[in-house]
Amino acid sequence: MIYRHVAVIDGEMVHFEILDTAGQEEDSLQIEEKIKWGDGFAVVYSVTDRCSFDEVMRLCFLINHLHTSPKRSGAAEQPPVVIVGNKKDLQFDRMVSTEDGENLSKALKIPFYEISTRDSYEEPVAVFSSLYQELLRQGHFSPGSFKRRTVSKLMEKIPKMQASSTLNSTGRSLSFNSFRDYIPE
Ligand SMILES: Nc1nc2c(ncn2[C@@H]2O[C@H](COP(=O)(O)OP(=O)(O)OP(=O)(O)O)[C@@H](O)[C@H]2O)c(=O)[nH]1
Repeated sequence: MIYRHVAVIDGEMVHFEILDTAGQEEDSLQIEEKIKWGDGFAVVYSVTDRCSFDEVMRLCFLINHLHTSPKRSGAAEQPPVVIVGNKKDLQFDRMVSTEDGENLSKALKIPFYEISTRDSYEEPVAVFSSLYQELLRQGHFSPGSFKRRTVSKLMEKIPKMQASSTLNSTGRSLSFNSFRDYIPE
């Protein structure tokens, strides 16, 4: 599922195209195509699902592998990624502690958020704002550049992705594992 969302960040109108993924039904080729499509990544797990947390490290490594670009100085610039633990409101069903998330964040040097999409609108917004800020910092695009685009990244790349993916029984060809949301430019 792909969502379009417009937000005002620091006075600038920002158009997000967010690929929401799901399930564990996709093969690695499909996942790689989708990772290549994205510019920023929120790797989301549920604090009530240990298996989703266990997938986070693998996905972060895969993103880095497919997106890391050498800077002029020679050092590698990592793509904007955040780790997000969702459903923090479900305290009694928790299987992943906040400390587990923080430790992984420190080990991978990737920002970490714990949120509840049920209880808060602001927390998910903060996740996407931070990814956008990091994209800006890395010079992926200047503020306002989206307005000048005539064809969005979504329109450029999705037909190719759809052609190379097989619709599953629920018709969700654009979904993958606990890795969910993207912010293309
Ligand atoms: N309590 C609580 N429930 C949530 C939260 N976020 C999502 N849910 C619920 O969790 C269920 C799954 O939500 P989805 O957004 O479909 O999650 P998903 O991982 O994309 O699901 P699949 O696509 O089926 O893999 C729904 O019933 C949501 O209402 C949250 O922060 N707190």
